[in-house]
Amino acid sequence: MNVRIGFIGGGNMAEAFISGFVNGELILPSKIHVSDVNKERLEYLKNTYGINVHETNVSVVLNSDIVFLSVKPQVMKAVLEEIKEALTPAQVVVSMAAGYPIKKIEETLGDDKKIVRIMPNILVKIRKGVIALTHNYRLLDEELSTVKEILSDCGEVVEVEEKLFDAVTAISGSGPAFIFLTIEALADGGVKAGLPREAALKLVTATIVGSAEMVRNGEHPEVLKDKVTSPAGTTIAGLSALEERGTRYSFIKAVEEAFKRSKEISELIEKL
Ligand SMILES: NC(=O)C1=CN([C@@H]2O[C@H](COP(=O)(O)OP(=O)(O)OC[C@H]3O[C@@H](n4cnc5c(N)ncnc54)[C@H](OP(=O)(O)O)[C@@H]3O)[C@@H](O)[C@H]2O)C=CC1
Ligand SMILES: O=C(O)[C@@H]1CCC=N1
Repeated sequence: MNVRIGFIGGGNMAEAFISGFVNGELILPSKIHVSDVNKERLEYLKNTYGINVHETNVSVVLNSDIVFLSVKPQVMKAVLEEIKEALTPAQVVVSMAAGYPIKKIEETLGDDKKIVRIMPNILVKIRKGVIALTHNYRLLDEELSTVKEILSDCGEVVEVEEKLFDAVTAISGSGPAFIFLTIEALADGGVKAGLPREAALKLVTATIVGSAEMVRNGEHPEVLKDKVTSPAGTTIAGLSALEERGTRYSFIKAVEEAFKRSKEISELIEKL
């Protein structure tokens, strides 16, 4: 695809997308541009992925058709100020900053700019991400299709109203961290029961992937759980321990707290 992609901020999420694109089917490394304040980081990205690196954010804007903003929310305002003169209304800006609303981006860049807001997750690195998307009314249908097609190379794209972004952030944005913690904890249990760490991790990971696949195929998790749980067996012993310790509520609370924090960040940004 003959589209140049830029990333402003070359941290964890930018790298995840770059890896997804470089291993994907649409974008050549020579079409990817990235800037970061850290020169060592740029060297690393250039050497690892064979992409173009730039020491200024403006230089990325001048070399891109679609500009991803992949800096932390608290850095966004300064970055938007820095690039606004270089941006043209023909370019598409894609922001992934948690809690940063489109109207705040328009406030700095002007409402003639084409703006897409996404909430991706780190799984884009292996092209299995979930990417929630919304946009302002400046995008033409074909531009929106192009953005969606490109993002689809890194995972599943779901169009979501902007008011639901805090909830999406709590579930699929932060979600991988909740699952990584769960994998680690279950593997610890395996090690405690005598398994070598590597074997425990392998067993847990395969179990989680397969379980997710069964639910994805349309079976209800509760029904599946009951099929595993024999009367007076091992599973009910483990499930009772989880219920006794409030594990189910802990997960609900984790999502609720992540949701609240995302709203707090949005409110702080509204006041800027
Ligand atoms: N990590 C995740 O799983 C997800 C993150 N997001 C969002 O993605 C965005 C990026 O997050 P993440 O990649 O984790 O953050 P990182 O801190 O890993 O990446 C941000 C990068 O931008 C660099 N940077 C800081 N200031 C500037 C600047 N003025 N110009 C250019 N680059 C700069 C940082 O350098 P330095 O570290 O030296 O400051 C860092 O390398 C955030 O807005 C976050 O909300 C959304 C979904 C998931
Ligand atoms: O922790 C965060 O704030 C970001 C947003 C979603 C995942 N990481």
